[in-house]
Amino acid sequence: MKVAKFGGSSVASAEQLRKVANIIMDDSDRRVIVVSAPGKRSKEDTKVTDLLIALGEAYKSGNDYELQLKLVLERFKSITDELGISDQVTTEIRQDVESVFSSNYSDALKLDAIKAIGEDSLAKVLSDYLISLGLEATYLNPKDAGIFVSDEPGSAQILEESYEHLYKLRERKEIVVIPGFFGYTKDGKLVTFSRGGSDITGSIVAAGVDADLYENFTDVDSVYCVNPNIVENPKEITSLTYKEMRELSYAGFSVFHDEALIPAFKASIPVCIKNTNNPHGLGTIIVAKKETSENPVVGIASDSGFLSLYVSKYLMNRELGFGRKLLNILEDEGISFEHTPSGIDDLSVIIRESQLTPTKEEIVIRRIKEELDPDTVNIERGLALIMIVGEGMNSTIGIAEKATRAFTHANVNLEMINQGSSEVSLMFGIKAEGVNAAVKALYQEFFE
Ligand SMILES: Nc1ncnc2c1ncn2[C@@H]1O[C@H](COP(=O)(O)OP(=O)(O)O)[C@@H](O)[C@H]1O
Ligand SMILES: N[C@@H](CC(=O)OP(=O)(O)O)C(=O)O
Repeated sequence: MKVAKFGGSSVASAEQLRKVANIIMDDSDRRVIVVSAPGKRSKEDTKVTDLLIALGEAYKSGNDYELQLKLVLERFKSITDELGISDQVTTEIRQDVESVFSSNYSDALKLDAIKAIGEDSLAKVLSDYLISLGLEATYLNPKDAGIFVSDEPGSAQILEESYEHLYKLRERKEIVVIPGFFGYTKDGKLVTFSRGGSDITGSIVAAGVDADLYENFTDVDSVYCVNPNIVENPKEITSLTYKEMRELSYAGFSVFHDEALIPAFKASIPVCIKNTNNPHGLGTIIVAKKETSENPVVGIASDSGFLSLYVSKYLMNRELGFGRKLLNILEDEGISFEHTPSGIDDLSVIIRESQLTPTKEEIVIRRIKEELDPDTVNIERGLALIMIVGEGMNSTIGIAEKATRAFTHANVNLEMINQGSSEVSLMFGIKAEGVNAAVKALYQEFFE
């Protein structure tokens, strides 16, 4: 049995959904299907999830949301009309929106319920379409599938018992279409995963049904060794380990959600990234162990939008509990951090810029000054992180030398270097404006 997840780009239009149906019909093992909401049809287009978020925000600010709702309804109507199936889903969307807004849920839960409408409606559309083609198919709501999650709006975590419920799906004879991106708390509240979270649903379902393979269909032939939006025609990666892919996704390979590997990894389900527009291509396979390759580096990922909170204090190394107190302040303010490179008398905390609003920044700086009495505390925004990843790196000499040579060629100053404890990755912090030049130079150094 295979679980196939189709991303936003794969379900963006009727034309794409026809390809999806062909892929499902092509292999009778593809019995459980997980779908995203319709994504972008072109670079300028807007994802349905973003339209729904705009709708939710309009409601929250007390504005009229008819325009945003109209855009969502039009997207679905154009799909159902072109596929020649009923447009009943548009009536259901209108009813869903009204029932969410008239509920007594918190704003955060209302927004999650609105966001989920994209996936939920598309799953209904796809199952109707498969039935219209003569297949036995059914839409299955995540609650009925048994996908139970923690009560953390916008960043739910799966509850372990879900896997047992999902295992029962093996008994189904028909093709089951499950909307991705959300689950339900034990007391019945709808909560979404973080953005891009349909990948997570796919992985959870694959682990739950103990699938032979989790196929993740997207709009590229494979995972490339660098982001194809930075380097033209980069080399394809044929196989990766879970560890490598997790590091690369976390560091910016947006093709697969970084949290989506854990369920598949724990259940030893191989993951294959494939292209809906070229389904017979080999794609990229992600497994626990792979044959050693000549190149110890498999990929170079990058992401911007980070800041460094720098704190220095003479004799910090001897002050018991300094790091704990600093991180406690962040925890109190609900700020998560990414890395903590340190020196003898100084410590930097790397944080996503979106985590530290100006108000929170003021509180954090004031508390650090009052509670830790540092010599210096400052914040540097506009940073990018670049991660070089490969399981073979820990036994190879000279990786850092090659990397720093590339930064020199690109004329990019290094703000920070950090070797992950697992030695599977090497991370560099630079100013965001240099990121593309640096990635191109690194690609040349390691892959050309
Ligand atoms: N290293 C990479 N390899 C392949 N694609 C990448 C990589 N880094 C970023 N991407 C981007 O990820 C996109 C696919 O992810 P996404 O847009 O989330 O797809 P989907 O719509 O299927 O969910 C690609 O179109 C590509 O622009
Ligand atoms: N539609 C949701 C979830 C998702 O996974 O989408 P996509 O498959 O388009 O990345 C989002 O945009 O976040």
